[in-house]
Amino acid sequence: MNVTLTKVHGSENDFFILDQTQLDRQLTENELKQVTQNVAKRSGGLVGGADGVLSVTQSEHPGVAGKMRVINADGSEASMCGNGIRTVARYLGEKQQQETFKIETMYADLMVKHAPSLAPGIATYQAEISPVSFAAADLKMHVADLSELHHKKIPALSQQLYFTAVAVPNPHLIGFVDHTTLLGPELGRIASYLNDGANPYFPDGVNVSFVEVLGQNHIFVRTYERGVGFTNACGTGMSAASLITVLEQGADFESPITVRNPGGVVKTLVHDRSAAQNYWMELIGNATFTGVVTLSLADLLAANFADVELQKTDEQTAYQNFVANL
Ligand SMILES: N[C@@H](CCC[C@H](N)C(=O)O)C(=O)O
Repeated sequence: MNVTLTKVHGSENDFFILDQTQLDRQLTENELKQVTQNVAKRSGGLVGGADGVLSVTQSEHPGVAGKMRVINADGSEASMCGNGIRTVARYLGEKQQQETFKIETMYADLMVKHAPSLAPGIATYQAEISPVSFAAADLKMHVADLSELHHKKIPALSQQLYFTAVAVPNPHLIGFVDHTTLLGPELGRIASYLNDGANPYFPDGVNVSFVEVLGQNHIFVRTYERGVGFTNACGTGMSAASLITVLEQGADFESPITVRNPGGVVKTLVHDRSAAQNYWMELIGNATFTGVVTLSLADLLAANFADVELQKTDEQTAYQNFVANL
């Protein structure tokens, strides 16, 4: 039987959507991990690789359009993906002809909707990012017995930088930096120590973002992702960074924040559900479909990609024009 994968991106954070409802049987856990590692490879992977696979299956939850699982390029599973969920929202919305609906993720059914276009020809979707927690247990964080980490140095990581850790619900470590540090080697050094081998602070790894404040409600975020490495953008990272920018840098609740990233730009909204600091965010950005690839399930499982081509849409040209005009 044949499988069609949709190549997508949000701010150039790129994925294959694997709709498992088209298969006679769901992939086993091992197959899903192996397929992701194979297709995602930047060299020798499927049509240039990707940052991961977004597996779509039916949801058992009443009234929920589908279930998304996020598999990082290294085969590890993440609880959420902010750029990915916008593309899955588009995929399910167009398939089921719905504009506003929920998608099941590991820890929550999240509200998504088709949003006004950021620019002509840019399909734009908006996604709820929640639940938010600062608890060390939710972050799987072990830093000097702290129950939360807010604007503190971790001397083993850096003598200069201050970090805040937040789960949204995947774990993020956020540091505010100047422009030189944003682009310099520190992010790679710190994040690869925390992700590419054993470390005592975040044994399960953590997404690390450096944030430069560009103005009121305007930031730039660069992220090194757990399970991937540097990506062009990380949606949950930009949402986490927006929350911390509100809490520590004086950006505004309930007012759009412009978040630039190496792959483009998104908008975020930071909400405070109550006075009980029950925060949640919305992430608004492109959901670009660059093409589809069709191959047999046997070839997908055997990583036989030699004759496979991407059937391109014209959306990437519109996206590149959009970014060129930012
Ligand atoms: N790129 C994603 C996040 C993907 C998961 C992350 N690497 C993790 O392991 O938590 C996003 O857009 O949020």
